[in-house]
Amino acid sequence: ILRGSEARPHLKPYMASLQLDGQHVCGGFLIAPQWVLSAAHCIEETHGKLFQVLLGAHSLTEPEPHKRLYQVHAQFPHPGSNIHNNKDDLLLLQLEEKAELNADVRVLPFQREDRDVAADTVCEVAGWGTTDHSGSRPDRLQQVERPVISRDVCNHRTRHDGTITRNMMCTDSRRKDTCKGDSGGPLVCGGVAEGVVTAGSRVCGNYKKPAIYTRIAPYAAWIDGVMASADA
Ligand SMILES: O=C(O)c1[nH]c2ccc(F)cc2c1NC(=O)[C@H]1C[C@@H]1c1ccccc1
Repeated sequence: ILRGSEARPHLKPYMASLQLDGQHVCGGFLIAPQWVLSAAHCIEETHGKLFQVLLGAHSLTEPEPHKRLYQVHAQFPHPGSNIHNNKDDLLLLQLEEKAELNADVRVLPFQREDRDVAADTVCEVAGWGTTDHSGSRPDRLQQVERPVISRDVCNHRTRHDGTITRNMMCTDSRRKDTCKGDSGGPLVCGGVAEGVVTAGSRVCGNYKKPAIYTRIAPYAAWIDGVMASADA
């Protein structure tokens, strides 16, 4: 998160840190007791290793009352996701057991109604991603508020030049922005997850390259299908 602020500890109890060998790789969030939603690109360099999922954390290193690292039982990247673009950039992670829910570990509802969030709506996004242009990595969760920009503006020739599909949305990236390591985290508008930070490599903090999110509503059926099938 560029030019944001430290989040109030444990006030975003749905936030997850996807880790490999104890290192934060991407964000994610709890959508059901045994399921975390993140971005498919994040598994590109795992070389077949499964993530571990840290829940209940504010600091990545300090001991905290409800902090717990969960093993992942199975990972489900969306079948349409690929390394060449941001399409269908979603990843479902089934935890090896239901997360113990408490004040610091809670599920975040996601939008199921497939309708665009109005431009200028101010949403918030949080993560343990880079906080400056030298790639500093924060120990504690950061957050920032960003206004939604319309798909037409985001698709302008000088911005993302027509690559933003109806399954994506954008927020203004002038100065304050998401950045590497924030991918997979939720864009929260009015207390509901509307989008997932895409994990394709992207310049941060440049107003000409707005932040891109995968809209969740168009994928509600896929999400429900995977959760239903994997339990059975
Ligand atoms: O965050 C992303 O957009 C992104 N997209 C990816 C694609 C492949 C992939 F193997 C990883 C990523 C990845 N995350 C990262 O590189 C994380 C490691 C870097 C990081 C930055 C700040 C704080 C902690 C860790």
